[in-house]
Formats: sequence, C-alpha cells, structure tokens
Amino acid sequence: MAFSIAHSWSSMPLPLLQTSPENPKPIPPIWFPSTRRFLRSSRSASTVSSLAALSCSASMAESPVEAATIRDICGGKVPEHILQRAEELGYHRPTDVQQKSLPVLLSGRDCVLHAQTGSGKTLAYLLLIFSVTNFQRSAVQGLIVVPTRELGMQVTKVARMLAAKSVDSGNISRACTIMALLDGGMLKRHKSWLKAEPPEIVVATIGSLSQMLERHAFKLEALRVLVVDEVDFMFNSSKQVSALKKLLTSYSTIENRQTVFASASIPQHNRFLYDCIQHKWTRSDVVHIHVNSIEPMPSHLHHGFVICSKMERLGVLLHLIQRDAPRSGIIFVSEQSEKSKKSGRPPSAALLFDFLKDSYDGDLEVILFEEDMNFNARATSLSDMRQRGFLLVATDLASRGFDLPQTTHIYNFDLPRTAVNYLHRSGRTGRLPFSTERCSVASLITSEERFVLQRFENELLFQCEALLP
Ligand SMILES: Nc1ncnc2c1ncn2[C@@H]1O[C@H](COP(=O)(O)OP(=O)(O)OP(=O)(O)O)[C@@H](O)[C@H]1O
Repeated sequence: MAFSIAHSWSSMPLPLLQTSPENPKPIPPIWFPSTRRFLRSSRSASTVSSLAALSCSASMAESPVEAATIRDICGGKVPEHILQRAEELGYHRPTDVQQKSLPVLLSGRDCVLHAQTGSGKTLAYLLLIFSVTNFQRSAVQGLIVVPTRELGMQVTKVARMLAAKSVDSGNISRACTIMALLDGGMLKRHKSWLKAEPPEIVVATIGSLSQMLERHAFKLEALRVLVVDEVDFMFNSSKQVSALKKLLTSYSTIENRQTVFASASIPQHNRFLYDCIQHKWTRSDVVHIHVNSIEPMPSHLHHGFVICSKMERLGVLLHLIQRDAPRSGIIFVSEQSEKSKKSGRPPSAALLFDFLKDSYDGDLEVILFEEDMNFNARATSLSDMRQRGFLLVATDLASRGFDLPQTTHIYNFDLPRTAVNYLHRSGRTGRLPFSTERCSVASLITSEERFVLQRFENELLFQCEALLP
C-alpha cells in the first residue's frame, strides 16, 4: 500500500526530536512509514545521527543575527540592482523570518521556512533565488511551486517587481525573465517560449509544471533553487502530492539543487523534517527555521465570536460589517458539498454574495471568489480587489497566500473545518509586518459549534471573545 503523507502527518505518533542543546531529550525510536512501526535497528541508528545533525542546525537558526537592514544581510550576495529595487519597494528592515533565514539560505543550506502568515517568507526565498541566478544564462535556475494560480500570479508579480531593472554586464543588457506557468494559462504558448528561450525563473502550479516536464518542454538540469510554497497544503492535497514527489526526486535531485519549503503551518513539523531526509526531498542537514513557535498567529489580531442560529446569520453578519466599517474585509464560506452540487442548489458563497449585493449599502465593492468560477472570472475579481476597498465573499481558495494588506476584517460565516484553516483564513489580515494596527477575525457560530472554536483556541493558542450580547 502506498504510504500517504497526508495520513501520516495527521495521525502517526511522532517521536520528538532534540531541538536545543540546553533542553536535551533522549532521541526516541524512529517511526518507519514503510513498515509502519518504530525501529531501533542499525538503520535507525544512522537516521538518529542525521537527526542529531538536523537539531544542531535548528538551534543554529535560532541564534539571533545582528543585522540592521536587508542590505546588511544580503550585500555582496544578492545583486546590487535587486537590492536597490527592494529598497525602492520599501523593503529596508528585515522581518523576523528574513533576519533569521537569509543568512542560512544564502549559505546554501536547504531550509524549511516556518513562520506566521504575513511574515515575509516570499521576499526571503526570492532574494535567495536572485542571489544564485546567472542573468546571462538562458536556463531555468529558480523554480517556485505554488498550490493555486492566484498565489502564483502574486509571487510572479513580486519577483518581476524586484527584477524590474535590466542588468548591465559590459555591453550586454539583459533583463531577468520570469515565467508564470499556472493552471488556466496558455500552455501551448508557454511551451514554445520555454523551448525557444527558457526563462531564468519559473513560478508554477504543479499540474502545469508536470505537463511541461512530461512533454519535455524544458529540463531542470540548470536548476539551483527549488521552492515549494504552502508545502503542508501541497502534501495534503491528493491531487498534487504524487506530482510533487516526482518533482522532488525524479525531475531534479537534492545533489543539484537547494530546496526550500515554506508555510505558516507545518503540522507535526519534526515528522515532516524526518520525512524530508528519509525520502531525499532535502539534504540531511536541512535547517528548520521556526519563527514565533509559541505564537502561531500574529499577536495584533483580535478574535471574536457571535452565537446565533443559522437563520439569523445573514442579519448578524450585516450588522457586524456595518458596525466595524472595515477598510476591506473577507467573508469566508464553506465550499459547496458534492451532494449539494448534485441537488442543483446554488453554492452558499453565491447566495451570500447576492444577499450582500442587495443589502449592504456601504462604500466597499462586494466581490465573489470561489472554485466554481472560471479562471477569467477569478482574475477579474482579483483585479477589482486591487482597485478599491472590497468585501470579498470567498471559499478557502482565498485562504492561502493571498496578500491583500488593506484587509482589516475577516468574517467566518461558516467555521473552517480545521485549526490550520482557521490560521490561514485569519492570516489574510494583519499583513503589514511592522504595523500594530488591530485587525479582527469574527466567527459566526451556533451554540453547538462553540466547542469547535474552543478547540481551535487551544490548538492555536489564542483567545476568542463574545462580540455581541
Ligand atoms: N522587509 C519587509 N518590509 C516591509 N514589508 C514587507 C517586508 N517583507 C515583506 N513585506 C510585506 O509583508 C506582506 C506579507 O509578506 P508575504 O506575502 O511574503 O508573507 P508570507 O510570510 O508569505 O505569508 P503567508 O504565509 O500568508 O503566505 C507583503 O505585503 C509584503 O510586501
């Protein structure tokens, strides 16, 4: 039976690793997924030594790095024109995750970047890619894999903004090319482009990337850095996991590339690190950069709830929006079940969207964003959001990676299914790294759902207040 990562992360007992020399714990037996049992054999002994190497690296990453600016950390490694551009875009002071990860990333080590939503992981891995890219060489050297088209568009935009200036080398002037190879894109056109003149950097969804690799549209022989963003989501997605594993071990190998995994949530991260080494997704001295491990969500978020019946929810939501007057807000709704689709019922996101269109009379634009919309309609929604203040009605499709810094309020019209989903939904607000502006997350729940929210509070270490009497 094939071993499922999704299953193993969520339900396997995990031996804790020694994570710091000051807090030594005996290294327990190792869980072997293939045999589905703990082993103490010689094979286990060799794994223990690689885990010990890994735990030293982890503590190394935790030691504070004295640096005042991004330029101080990256100077001499990241090309000057990229650093200048980063400064023009307002990136001077590093965020915590950038301060801790950049020295390790720039030293060539494989890394698992594990830090709060909105903490600036994207800039950290992009600076690494620019530091190793030879702008004179037309070959794919940096590859970023993302779970959704929209996140891919966002990462591509930031990368292009950073690379906006052309590079002068003697008389040759050449701009760095960044290709977005995303689901719903024009793959035929991309195939010709890839063959004629490969870009230096590709941002891809795994489906489109696999198609191109299978059709031999390009090779990864010049690949220097592979980033997998929202890595826990990708490994948990039955649609994406096998293609991702193939990319990690067949289309390219750890001997030839530096590997970076990023996410705000890596459930059972020690187990994941173990799997990285065991399955050769990363080298054995991979570093786990875990920022704010005792506070999984940004501290300036205020969490509240209102207990109401399903019938009352629309009215309560409207009341909250009118009372809060958000700068922009996102209202999360559950994805429609297959059963409800088959019965021909409209999705609740669409119903809520229609309700707000009719009943909300404020200044914000009401916008819909959900799975069943085609890619063009989703793109139109995204561009509408960037133009002005919005009230976005969305499914969890919008909960990962979306960077809309003007979002001040999140409303859970339906409770998310898991604490991890709660974390990512909440992380769509409070995305200005050095701001202490209070942003809020409100959940509309029935009295029976209170215990579910309490479970999220315990798991994610936050407190939720009752909002209305
Ligand atoms: N050094 C910096 N100075 C100022 N702003 C920054 C800096 N680094 C990143 N940002 C901004 O912070 C916001 C969040 O960054 P980013 O999207 O990289 O977060 P993330 O860690 O990837 O979050 P998520 O896990 O939710 O995807 C972006 O708007 C980005 O422009």
